[in-house]
Amino acid sequence: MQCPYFDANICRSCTQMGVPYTQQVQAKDAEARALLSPFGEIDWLEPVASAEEGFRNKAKIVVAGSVQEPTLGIVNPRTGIGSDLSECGLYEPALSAMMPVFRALIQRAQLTPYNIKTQKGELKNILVTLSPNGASMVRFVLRSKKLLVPIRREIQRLQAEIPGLTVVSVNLLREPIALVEGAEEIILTEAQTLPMQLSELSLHLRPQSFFQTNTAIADALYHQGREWVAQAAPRSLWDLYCGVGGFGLHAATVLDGAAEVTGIEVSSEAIASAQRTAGELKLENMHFEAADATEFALAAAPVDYPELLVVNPPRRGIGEKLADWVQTSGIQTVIYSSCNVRSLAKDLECMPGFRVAKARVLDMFPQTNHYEVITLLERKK
Ligand SMILES: C[S@@+](CC[C@H](N)C(=O)[O-])C[C@H]1O[C@@H](n2cnc3c(N)ncnc32)[C@H](O)[C@@H]1O
Repeated sequence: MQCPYFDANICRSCTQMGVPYTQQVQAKDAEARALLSPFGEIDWLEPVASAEEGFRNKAKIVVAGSVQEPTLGIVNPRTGIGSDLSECGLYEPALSAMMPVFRALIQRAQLTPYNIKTQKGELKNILVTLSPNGASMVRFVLRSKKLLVPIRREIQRLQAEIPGLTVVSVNLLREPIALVEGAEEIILTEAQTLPMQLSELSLHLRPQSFFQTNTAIADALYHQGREWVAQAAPRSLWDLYCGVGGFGLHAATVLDGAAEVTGIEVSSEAIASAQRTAGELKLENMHFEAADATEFALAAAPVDYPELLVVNPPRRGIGEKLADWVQTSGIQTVIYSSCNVRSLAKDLECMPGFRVAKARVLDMFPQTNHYEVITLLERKK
């Protein structure tokens, strides 16, 4: 793939830009094999490749410049000058098609871009998520409520210009800090949740809930997890760091109510999303709770420990405390899905009672050196 922003040195996020895609996948697979080789005689499954462009289901757009000439992309933290990346080739085509609509909206409704140097202006970011069925969620991150009314007035027109626009919200990030979003969310549409239509399930996604970046690869990931869960046929399962419940809900459908499934996640909005999906699917033995994963595990009574544990932590991994708990818990089977093979390897060092039986690389992030690796851990005999 070729990218004019990369070639012109405007954006260098895609560190593998220009490297042939098959070579990228091979390199990721080789790296994962090398870093996980100390942890068992691993049965490596074929890596899952992605579309090499047009795969991103979300855009985190930093708005800068002026009302007349806004930039939709990134901002230089030193100078406060924005660079427009609205034609980024990683976006799904329907996301790219929204960019002129946002530009025209900013101009028409006078949504003054925030300037990080002068700390003046209102509109900081626009966060967009797209479902495969064309539904979308658009969130405007603002410094204050000043633009709430002008944005509310524009919703009908926006929904006419963006077919499938389901959820619109305003997020308040009052502090002058380099975060993507703040804690306060005001949903402006009747719909509060975006249905993310996957091949088997439709997962609900409320604002402030994490969803994987690449929907096709997320779908493949949940299928892989579900296959291993079906083979293990546990009577109980925990999905720690469950987000909106992708692993746990797929597992529950294959276990067909025969197992108690518990999902734990720190974001209460993600938990509300997961509960809604479980309710729609009428999954009775499914329980979701907003909690810190490590605190939840350490506070549980041994009689409640699950037969199978799924963990899918952020880049930092599960950390020593939770890894030590898994090591001594007596749990026999763990599915550990990681977006950072290095923190996975570090966690595995704290779990010497386990071997990696199977593993698979899934290329969630083409054009970068990041990827997802899912592993099946079995307790050594
Ligand atoms: C890589 S995402 C995975 C989410 C989910 N498994 C999925 O497939 O979409 C990691 C999740 O961990 C959550 N998280 C971060 N720190 C946490 C903690 N200390 N305890 C529980 N969940 C946490 C994040 O909010 C995020 O939803």
